[in-house]
Amino acid sequence: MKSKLREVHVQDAVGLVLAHDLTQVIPGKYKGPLFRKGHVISEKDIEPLLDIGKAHIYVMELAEGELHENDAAERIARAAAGDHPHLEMTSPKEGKVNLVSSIDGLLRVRAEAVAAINQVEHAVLSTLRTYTPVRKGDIVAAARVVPLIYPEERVMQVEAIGRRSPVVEVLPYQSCRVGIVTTGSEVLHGRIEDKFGPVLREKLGAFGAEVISQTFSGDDRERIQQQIRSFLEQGADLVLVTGGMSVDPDDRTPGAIASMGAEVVSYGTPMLPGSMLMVAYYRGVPVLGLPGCVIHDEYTSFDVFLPRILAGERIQKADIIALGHGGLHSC
Ligand SMILES: Nc1nc2c(c(=O)[nH]1)N[C@H]1C(S)=C(S)[C@@H](COP(=O)(O)OP(=O)(O)OC[C@H]3O[C@@H](n4cnc5c(N)ncnc54)[C@H](O)[C@@H]3O)O[C@H]1N2
Ligand code: MOO
Repeated sequence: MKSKLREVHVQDAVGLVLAHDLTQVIPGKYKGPLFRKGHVISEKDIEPLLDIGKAHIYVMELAEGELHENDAAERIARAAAGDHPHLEMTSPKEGKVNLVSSIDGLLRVRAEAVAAINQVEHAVLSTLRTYTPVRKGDIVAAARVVPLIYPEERVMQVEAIGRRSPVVEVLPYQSCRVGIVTTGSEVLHGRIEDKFGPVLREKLGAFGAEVISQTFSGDDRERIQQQIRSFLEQGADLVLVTGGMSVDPDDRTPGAIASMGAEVVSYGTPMLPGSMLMVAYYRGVPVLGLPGCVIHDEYTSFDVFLPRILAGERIQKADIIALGHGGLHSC
């Protein structure tokens, strides 16, 4: 059976769907729709309808297996959010349901699942880009369907996709204590003022990470390693080693990190700026080598990975490689 138009008495119309806009005229004051096509009639609508002379109205009766756009949108949004604790659903407005973050955190979206959902005919799921840092109250995704009446079977296809893996999540930032080792003899000997410290404190502070302290090592490999180890012994959750990341003979940072036994995920990234970044792990603790560009460029490969590390993700080689496409920001 398909949906059909039916004339019903308003008192019997609660829960049914208006087939067309209903116009209200208040002479000299207002002429416009009192209710729009698609509106689901509720108990409180009966009196206003009688006031505009509508004892009977045309409603759309949903057949078995059909959903109103609002219900379809709600179910698609719920399928995308799964039982994720940090997402809230808005009530439908003009057929659209939003997913809103209830915390400051990092949005993670499975792009393949979003594509699969949008492949279901006339289903719409629109999200922010994956790994966007979001704030409490930000809309991170929106769901709707194209027609007013939608087959439930298609919503069930969307729900099956949602059950396979989380589609949209917001990851909270974990508490993180950070050690900063700043290399460079020119900084150690006071020939120039350190610029890494203030920049890193600001970048880390934005995600609630705490700096244990910053130490200055010069360009000696053993000193660099000693200072990294000292932070690890103090229980650092992340160690950042600044400068000395490129090709000069006194650029010792990559060698120091690698030769202390850390597992190097990558030295170098296909993103500019930040192509000389090193990502390594020492007994599970991330140890990053930060190139000079982090001082002066607002968005580098470090800024891509920092929120992900703080949200508890382990960076893989594939994540580094993926930076190439779209990774040319400035050089
Ligand atoms: N021939 C090549 N040259 C460069 C390459 C390359 O691959 N081949 N890479 C370039 C890229 S990319 C970057 S980024 C820069 C910087 O790399 P480094 O991390 O090795 O930076 P440094 O040489 O240590 O310093 C560069 C510059 O910044 C000053 N500096 C360093 N630390 C501090 C600090 N804590 N506070 C203030 N200023 C600092 C340092 O004195 C130098 O002037 O290399 C490109 N070149
Ligand atoms: O790391 Mo440089 O790291 O691209 O400006």
